[in-house]
Amino acid sequence: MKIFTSPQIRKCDAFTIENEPVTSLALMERAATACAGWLSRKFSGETVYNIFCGHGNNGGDGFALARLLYHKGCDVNVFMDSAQNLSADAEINFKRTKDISGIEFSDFSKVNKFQFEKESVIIDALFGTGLNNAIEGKSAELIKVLNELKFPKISIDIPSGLFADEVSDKNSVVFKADETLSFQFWKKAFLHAETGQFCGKINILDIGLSSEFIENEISDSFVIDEGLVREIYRPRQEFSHKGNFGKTVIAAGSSGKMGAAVLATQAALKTGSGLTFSLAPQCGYEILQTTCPEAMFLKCGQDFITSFEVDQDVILGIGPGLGTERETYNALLAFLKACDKTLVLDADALNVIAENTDHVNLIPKKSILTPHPKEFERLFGTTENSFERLNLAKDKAKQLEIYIVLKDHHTQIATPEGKVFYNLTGNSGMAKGGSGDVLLGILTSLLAQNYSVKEAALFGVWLHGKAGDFAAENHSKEAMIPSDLIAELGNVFKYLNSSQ
Ligand SMILES: NC(=O)C1=CN([C@@H]2O[C@H](COP(=O)(O)OP(=O)(O)OC[C@H]3O[C@@H](n4cnc5c(N)ncnc54)[C@H](OP(=O)(O)O)[C@@H]3O)[C@@H](O)[C@H]2O)[C@@H](O)CC1
Ligand SMILES: Nc1ncnc2c1ncn2[C@@H]1O[C@H](COP(=O)(O)OP(=O)(O)O)[C@@H](O)[C@H]1O
Ligand SMILES: [K+]
Repeated sequence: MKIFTSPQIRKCDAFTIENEPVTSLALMERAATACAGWLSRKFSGETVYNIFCGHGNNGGDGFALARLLYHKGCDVNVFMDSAQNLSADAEINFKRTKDISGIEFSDFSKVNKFQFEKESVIIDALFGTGLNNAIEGKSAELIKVLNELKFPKISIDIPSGLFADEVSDKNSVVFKADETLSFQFWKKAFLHAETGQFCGKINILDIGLSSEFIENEISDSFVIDEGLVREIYRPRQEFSHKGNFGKTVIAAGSSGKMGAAVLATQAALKTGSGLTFSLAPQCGYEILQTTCPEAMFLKCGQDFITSFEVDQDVILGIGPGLGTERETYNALLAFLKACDKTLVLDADALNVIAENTDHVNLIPKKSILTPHPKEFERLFGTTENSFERLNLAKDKAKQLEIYIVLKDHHTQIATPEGKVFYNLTGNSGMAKGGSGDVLLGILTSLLAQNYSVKEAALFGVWLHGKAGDFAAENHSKEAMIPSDLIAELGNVFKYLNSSQ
C-alpha cells in the first residue's frame, strides 16, 4: 500500500471530489461515519464521548461525528473555541449539530472544571493534516490538560500536534492517543519512533477515495501489507525435490557465540531451504550437529572463522556471532574483495565493513544489509532522527545498489531504486538478543529458494515479524524468546496456505 504525503492526500481528496460524485462535505460525512462505526463497535453503550473540535476540517469531522454518535443513541459533549472562525465544511457541520438539544457544547476554557463522567472517552479532532506549525497558546494548554486525563483517548486522522511526514520539534505539544483513526492511508508519522509514540494503535478506515488517483499517483514509500506478501509467497510445488529449494550457507559463530549460528541455521531450515550448511569454527561442531542435525557442517577455523570460501552455487548469509578476531575480519575482507554474488550481511560482518569508509564499496551489488540503528550509524554516520536516518539509507541503497534493512519497530527496507517499504508485523517481545540472527537465517534461505532480492527482503522481514506476533500471542512479549520465532515459522506458513 502506498504512503502519501500531506500534500498528496490533499490532492487525492480534491481529485475524488472533482472526478467522483461526491462533495467535500459528503467526504467528511463518510469519514465521520467510519469513525462513528468504529467507536460504537469498540466502546459500550454507556460511553460518554467528549469531542474536542478545532476550526479546520479535522474539527469538521468532530462535529459530524458528534451528531452521528448522538443519533446512534450515545451521550456526547462537544468542546470548541467559540472565538475562532470555522472552515466552510466545519461550519456546516457545526450548524447541523449545535441545535441538537441533547448535545452539550462547551468552550475549551471550561475543560478544567468539567465533570467528566466515569465512562468518558476523549476524542481529539483539533488539528489534522492541515497543521503548519507547532501548536501554541490556548490549544497547547488544552492538549496538556487532556493528556493528563485518565480516560481512553482517540485521535481523528492524526494526533494533534504531529505532522504527517516529518518529525516534530522535541518540545512541541502533542496529543497522546491510545488509538488513532486515520483515513485511507498510512502516514509516515505513524511508523517512526519519535512520532509513532503519540499515535497508539493505528486503525486505517476506508473512506472510498479515488482508486484511479491512488493507482496513478507516484510514491516512493509503501507499507508491506498482507496482499503484497501473498503476491510474493510461492507455495511449494508437489513435484519437486531438495534441489529446487537452493543451498543456504550460514557463516556464523565463534567460541562463546555459537548460539547465534544455531538460531540463524535453524531459521534457514524452517524457512524451507533445500540444503542448509553451517560454516563455523570447529568449536561449534558438536553444538551445531546436535541442535541442527538437518544442516551440514563446514569447518573453517578452530575457535573463530578463518575463511569464507564456499561453492559458487550457494547463497551465503554472514555475520551473527562472528566475533572480533583480526583473522576473521581479514578473511572476510579478502572474501568480499573477490565476491560479486548477492550476500546477506549482518552483525559483525557489518562491523568489519564499518571499520573503514572505503569498505562499503566491497559490498557486492544487490546484497542485503540488516543493520540495527547502531550498526547503521557505524556504517554510514550519525543522523538527527529516524526520518533523516531513513533518507540516508535511501541514498546509500541507491548509491551502492544494495538493499538496506533498517531494523526497527517498523523495519524499513530501502531499495536500490530509491523505494522504501515499512514493515507492519513484529512487536517489542522481539527486542532481545538473537532476534536479528533469526532474520538473517530467514532472508538467506529465501534467497536460496530463488526469491528475488527485493522479494526476499520484503517477505523475510514480514515473516520474521509475523512469527514474532504469533510467539507473543502464545507466550507473551516478555516470555517469548528468539527460538520461539523459529518455532512459529511453521504456523506463519500454515496461515499463508490456509487463507489464500
Ligand atoms: N484528506 C481527506 O481524505 C479527508 C480529510 N478530512 C479531514 O480534514 C483534515 C484536514 O483539514 P484541514 O486542511 O482543514 O486542516 P486541519 O488540520 O483540520 O486544520 C488546520 C487549521 O488550523 C490552522 N492551523 C494550522 N497550524 C496551526 C497552528 N500551529 N496553530 C493554530 N492554527 C493552525 C490552519 O489555518 P491556516 O494557518 O492554514 O490558515 C487550518 O485552518 C484531515 O486531517 C481530516 O481530519 C476529512 O474531513 C475528509 C477526508
Ligand atoms: N520493538 C520492536 N518491535 C518490532 N520488532 C522489533 C522490536 N525490537 C526489535 N525488533 C526486531 O528484532 C530484531 C532485532 O535484531 P538485532 O537488534 O540485530 O538483535 P540481535 O543482533 O541481538 O539478534 C530486528 O529484526 C528488529 O526489527
Ligand atoms: K486530530
